Amino acid sequence: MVPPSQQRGKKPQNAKGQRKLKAPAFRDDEDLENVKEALQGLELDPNTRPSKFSDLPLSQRTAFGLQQSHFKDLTDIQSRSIPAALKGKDILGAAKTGSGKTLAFLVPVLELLFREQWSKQDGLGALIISPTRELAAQIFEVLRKIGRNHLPSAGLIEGGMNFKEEAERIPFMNIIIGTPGRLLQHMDRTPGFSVGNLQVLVLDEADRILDMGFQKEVDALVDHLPTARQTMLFSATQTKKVSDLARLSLKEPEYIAVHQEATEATPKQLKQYYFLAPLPTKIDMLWSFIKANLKSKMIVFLSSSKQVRFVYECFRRLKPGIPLVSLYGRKGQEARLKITEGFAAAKYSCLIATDVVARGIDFPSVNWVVQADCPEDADTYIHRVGRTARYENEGQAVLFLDPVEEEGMLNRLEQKRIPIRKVTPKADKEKSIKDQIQELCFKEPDLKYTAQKAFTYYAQSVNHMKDKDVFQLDKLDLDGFAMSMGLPGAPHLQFQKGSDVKKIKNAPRAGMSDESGGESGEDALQRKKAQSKSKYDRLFERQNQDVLSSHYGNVVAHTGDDDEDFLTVKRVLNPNESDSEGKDGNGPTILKHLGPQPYVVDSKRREKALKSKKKLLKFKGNSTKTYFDEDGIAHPVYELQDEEDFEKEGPVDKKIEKFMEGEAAKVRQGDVEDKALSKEKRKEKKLKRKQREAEEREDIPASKSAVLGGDDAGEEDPLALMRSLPVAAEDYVVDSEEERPRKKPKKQKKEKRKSKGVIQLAHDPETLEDLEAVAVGLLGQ
Ligand SMILES: Nc1ncnc2c1ncn2[C@@H]1O[C@H](COP(=O)(O)OP(=O)(O)OP(=O)(O)O)[C@@H](O)[C@H]1O
Repeated sequence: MVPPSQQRGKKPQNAKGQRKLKAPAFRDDEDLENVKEALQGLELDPNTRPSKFSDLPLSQRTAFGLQQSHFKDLTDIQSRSIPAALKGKDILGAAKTGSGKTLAFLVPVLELLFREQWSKQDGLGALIISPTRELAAQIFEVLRKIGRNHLPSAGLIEGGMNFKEEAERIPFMNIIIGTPGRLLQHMDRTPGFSVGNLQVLVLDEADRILDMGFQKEVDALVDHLPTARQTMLFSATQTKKVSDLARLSLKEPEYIAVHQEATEATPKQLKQYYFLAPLPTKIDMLWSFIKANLKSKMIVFLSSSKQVRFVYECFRRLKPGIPLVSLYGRKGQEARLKITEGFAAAKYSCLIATDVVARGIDFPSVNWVVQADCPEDADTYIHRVGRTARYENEGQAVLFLDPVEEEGMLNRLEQKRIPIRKVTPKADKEKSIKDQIQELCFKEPDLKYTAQKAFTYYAQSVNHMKDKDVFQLDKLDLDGFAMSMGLPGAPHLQFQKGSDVKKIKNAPRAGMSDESGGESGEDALQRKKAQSKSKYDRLFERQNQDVLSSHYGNVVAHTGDDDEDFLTVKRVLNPNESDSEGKDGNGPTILKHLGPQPYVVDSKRREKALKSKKKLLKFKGNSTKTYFDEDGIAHPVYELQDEEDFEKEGPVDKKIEKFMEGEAAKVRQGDVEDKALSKEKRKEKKLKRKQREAEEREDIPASKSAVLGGDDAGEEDPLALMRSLPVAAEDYVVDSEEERPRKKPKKQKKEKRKSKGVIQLAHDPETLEDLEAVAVGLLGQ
C-alpha cells in the first residue's frame, strides 16, 4: 500500500503529519550580498520593530530552518535583541521565563557565521556556555533544528562524556555548546581546542554562570578568549553588575530588558499560590497535593537529591495513582535520558527533582510546579515556576512554606514583583502517611538510611542558606520533621565550614557548609540534638535492623499482665526467661532446637528468616572445633586431661604461664601475618583504583557532535549526530550510590571448600593434614 504521504497529489509529511517543506537551492553568494546589504539598512528603531522572522535580514538557510521548525512570529525579546545582535552589538538580554531567549541568541550566532562564510577549517567560531548539561543539550537540539541547513559543525561538550572522543572532535567543531567545567578541562588539556578565531560568546542563564559557583571556571575560560568578539548574555533574572561586564569585557552592551517595565516578573498567564505547611507536615501535604491532582503533569522541587530519593522511594511504594519519576544530578545517564524524554512525552506524570531542572528546561505542557522545599532566593523561585506557563501556555505554581519562612520569603517575592496568593488546603483532602512511612522505614533499612541522609541534607541546606530572614534552622521543628520521615528523632547533625551555597552546589562531593559562621546554628542544633536524643534515637542510628528490631521490641512491648490484644509488637523473650507463653500457645512461638539462643517467631520478618539458612546460622551459637586422632576418634580441641597426669606435669601456675605464652606467641604470629596480608590487599586495591581512575579519565561514553546541514541535510535528522544523554554539570548533591552502607569485603577464598559434604582440596593430598582432611570429609558423608 502506498503511504498517504506518497499518494498522488499529497505533499510529503513528517512524523507529526505536518507537511514536509522542500528545501530550496541555496545560492549563498547571492544571498550573502543581499543579507549584508539589508543589514546595513537595518535601523534599530524602537518604533518600527519587526514582528515576524521574515521581517529580519536573515540568510535563506536560517529563514528556511525557522520555517521548517514552525517559527513564524517573533516574541518580544526576539524582536528587540535579534536586530541589535545582527548588527554586532554586545547584548545583555533579560526576559521572563519561556519567552524565547534561546532563539534570540541562536539566530544571530548562525547568521554571524554565515556572513563570515565559516567553514570547518576556520575552527571555533561560536562558544555557548550553559550552567547545566540538560540545558546545554536542549540548546543543542534547538540549534540542530533551526540550523539544519547550515554548513558549520556544532558539538556538545558536557562533563561525564568520553573526554578522549570529545577531544578528537573539538578541532572540527565550529560551534560548541558546553558547561563551564568541562570546557575549561578541554581548554587546559586538549591541544586542538583553539579559540583564537572565536567570533561570538554566549552565556545562557548568565547570572547563574557568573555567580560565585562558576567564578573560577568562567574567569579562566574568558582569559583564554580573544577580546575582539561579540558577547551575549541572557537570563530571566539578568543583572547589570558592572563587575560582571568588566569580567567579560563587554563593549557598550545593549541592555534589553523587555519585561522590566512589567508589573510582574513572572509570566502573566501563571497563577501562583502558597500555603503554610509546617515542616513536620510537609510530606503529608505533598502526598495530599499529588493525590488531589492525579490528572496533571507536575514538577515537585526539593532541596537535595537525598530528599528527592527519599520522597520518591516512599511515594513509589505507596502508589499515589500517577506515574512518578525522579531526577537529580549524578543519576545514571541512560536513566536520565529515559526520564526526561518520558516526562516530556507524558500527559500525566509527577517529576520529583532538584534544581537541576530549575533553569531553562522546556518540558511541554507542565500544569503545576510544586516547590515543596523553599527556594534559596526569589530568582530561583522565578526559574522554578518558569517550568510551567511557557510561551503562551497557562500554568500554576504552589509554594509550601513553614510558618518560620513565611514572612521572610514573602518579602523577597514582593521585592521581585512576584504576585502570589495565600490559600488554605482543604482539610478533607489532607491525608497523613506518617504511619506508612514509619512502617516502611522499619521494614527497609535502606529506606531508613535514605531518610537519615535526606534529613541531614535538608538541615544542612537550610543551615548554609545565606538569607537568614527566611532560613532559620533553630526555629524549625526538626524532631517533628524527622518523625514524619519515619525516624524516631532528629539524627545528629554536623556541619562543615564553608562560604557559599553555590560553591557547594557546584562541588557535589565537597559537603555542606555553615554559611553563618557556625556559632548560632550549630549551638542550636546541639541543643536540639541533646533534647531529642532518646533511646529510640540511638537505636535507630544503628545500621543493622536485625539488632534494632529486637531492641525495639523490648522497648515498645508491655511487660506486665495488661491486655495483650492492644499490642502489636510482642516482647521478645530473652533466653533465660520462661517460655510458658510459648507453651500454652498464646505467646510467641519459640524455636528451641536452633541452638543455645531461642528464636522467637513473633513477626512475619522473623518467620521469613526461618527460611533463610544464612540468617539461621546466627542462632546456632558458636561453632566448635573437633579433631580426630589416629583411631578416627573425635576430640574437642581443648580436652580435659586426666587429673593425675595433669599434676605430674608440674605446678598449675607454671602451666598456665606456659600456655598463655604459647597462645600469645600464636596471636603475635597471626597478627604479623594479618598485617602483611592487609598491606598486600591495600596495595592491590590502590593499584586497581589507579587503573580504574586512569580508565575513567580516558574511556567514558561518547559525546554529541553534529554537522549543521551539508548535502544530506533533510527534515528528520540530517546530522551525523552522536545522541547522548544530558546530565547536570554541576551536581548540587552527593551521589546516592557512594553513600550507601558499604558492603563488607568478601572473605578471602579458602583453599579448601566444602561441597555436598566432601572436602575438596585445591591440590592433590600431599601432607598428613591433607589426608586427614579427606578422611574427615569421607566420614562426614
Ligand atoms: N517565536 C516563537 N514562536 C513560537 N514559539 C516560540 C518562539 N520562540 C520560542 N518559542 C517556544 O517557546 C518556548 C520557550 O522558549 P525558550 O526555551 O527559548 O524560553 P526561555 O526564554 O529561554 O526560557 P527560560 O528563561 O526558562 O530559559 C519553547 O518551547 C520555544 O519553542
